[in-house]
Amino acid sequence: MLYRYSAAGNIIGIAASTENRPSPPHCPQAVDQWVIYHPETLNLHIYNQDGTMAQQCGNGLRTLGLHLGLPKLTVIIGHKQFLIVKKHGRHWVNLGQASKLPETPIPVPHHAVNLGNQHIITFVSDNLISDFQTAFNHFNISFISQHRNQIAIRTHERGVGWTLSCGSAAAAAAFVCSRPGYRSWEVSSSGGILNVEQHQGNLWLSGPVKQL
Ligand SMILES: N[C@@H](CCC[C@H](N)C(=O)O)C(=O)O
Repeated sequence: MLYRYSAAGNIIGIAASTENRPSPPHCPQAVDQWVIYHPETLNLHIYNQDGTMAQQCGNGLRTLGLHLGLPKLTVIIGHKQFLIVKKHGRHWVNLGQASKLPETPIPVPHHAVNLGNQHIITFVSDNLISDFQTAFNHFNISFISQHRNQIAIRTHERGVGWTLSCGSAAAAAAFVCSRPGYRSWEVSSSGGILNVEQHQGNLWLSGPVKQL
């Protein structure tokens, strides 16, 4: 069985498979990411729309929490474990600690961030997307503006293109905007608002999800 969800506009397909290396399912309706989970081990494989594998997917992980209907679960992608917990009616995923990556040769100011997958966060206008073309295959690229703990974001996702919402990008943007005293952020994209909280250095993500 295939299931489709909108996680603040990020279209997530979910399927179970007991194969060691499952392929993305054939589905007539488009998805941004497939999350394929092993029902016993909760090992996950995540595929982008273009068939490339992703090292993680914040919106996909919290969607899986809702799909399985469990109050608390730990899932595995590669060698990394992710805790997903239900709190106040919503699933939150612990995306772990972000770290800065070395500067890239991109000719405009930006921050490169590792959060399991790789992000570029920049405060320049998204009109400058062509300056980031060399990074399309490796990075999710987010154009942000910030006021206090509110961040507006537009993300060009690796393996997808412009997206309505990207959970790991929201968390990477919060990491870049991190200041003493700010522990929670509202990150708005055209698909909706995601919430990011920082606890003991770990970035937690939540937001709306509905089944399609
Ligand atoms: N939409 C996702 C990110 C999916 C993976 C990304 N495109 C990549 O290849 O790194 C999210 O919600 O985090």
